[in-house]
Amino acid sequence: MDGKPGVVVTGVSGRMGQMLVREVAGDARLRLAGALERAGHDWVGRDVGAAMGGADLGVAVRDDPAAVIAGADAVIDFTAPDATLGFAAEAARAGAVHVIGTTGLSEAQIAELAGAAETCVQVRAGNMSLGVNLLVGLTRRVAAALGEGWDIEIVEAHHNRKVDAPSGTALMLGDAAAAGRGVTLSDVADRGRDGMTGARAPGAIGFAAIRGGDIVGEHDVIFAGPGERVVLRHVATDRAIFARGALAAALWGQGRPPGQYDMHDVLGL
Ligand SMILES: NC(=O)C1=CN([C@@H]2O[C@H](COP(=O)(O)OP(=O)(O)OC[C@H]3O[C@@H](n4cnc5c(N)ncnc54)[C@H](O)[C@@H]3O)[C@@H](O)[C@H]2O)C=CC1
Ligand SMILES: O=C(O)C1=N[C@H](C(=O)O)C[C@H](O)C1
Repeated sequence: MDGKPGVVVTGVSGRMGQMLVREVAGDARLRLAGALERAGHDWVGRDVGAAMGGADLGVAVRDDPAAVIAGADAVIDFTAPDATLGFAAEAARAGAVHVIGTTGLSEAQIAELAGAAETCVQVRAGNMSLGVNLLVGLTRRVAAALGEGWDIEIVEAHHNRKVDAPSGTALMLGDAAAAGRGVTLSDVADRGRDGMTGARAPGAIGFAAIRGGDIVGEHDVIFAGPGERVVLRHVATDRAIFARGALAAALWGQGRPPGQYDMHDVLGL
């Protein structure tokens, strides 16, 4: 229309959806081209700006992804696993950049996404912030430098509405720690302890999840060695950090060859 990439935001009434609508609408490099919510949601049919309690943005909330995504240049999607698989198929049909922030996907669902990425750019990350993506690199390096005598535990804390655990970020950090040690996370992950668990398995990477209040997102990677500990920490205090990463990914993906990418590609880390 005006040369700016047109962006569809999915799940617009959600915590991230609203943040993304605000960021896209306020970004001179992008155009808000569509707003999606699930069928039956009471925002469907309303102007998205007004539904968010602000001024009209001239974009109605709709529940027909195929039609809305058909003409889009990018789809920014922070929703739920099943919904994301559907949006992936539509983004693939449209050749639109699909930025996926949704977490909690199963291994099978992640494998399914690969098919869609044959015809479009797909950028997926459990955390789109610069700080966490830097922490991923640091975690890998520290894990590689410290031997198995150092136990690795990942502790994450989020708000009381979060539905998946461990968080996508915790799993990214776990993958990085495992890669640093030259092992596969699924072989060493310890994702829940309760009762007579026995002693910690040597080489395990443990996860613990705290849920409460309005915590935006906090992650510690603890390396516990004999007589000392190294703790790498990221604290998110504003969801805008995730939205800005997603916008950067939507722009970065324009004109790139189809395939699967992550925020390390986008940020050049
Ligand atoms: N990768 C990252 O940097 C980040 C990822 N997230 C992830 O994003 C996801 C969403 O988080 P929140 O916004 O806090 O959740 P939320 O529950 O506030 O929002 C999800 C929204 O998706 C909508 N939705 C569900 N199914 C849909 C469908 N079929 N079509 C259209 N809309 C649909 C819901 O109605 C809701 O409005 C979660 O998986 C979360 O872990 C959250 C923050 C940062
Ligand atoms: O659900 C959230 O809120 C968040 N989800 C992501 C995750 O699962 O790691 C990213 C961030 O921590 C916020």
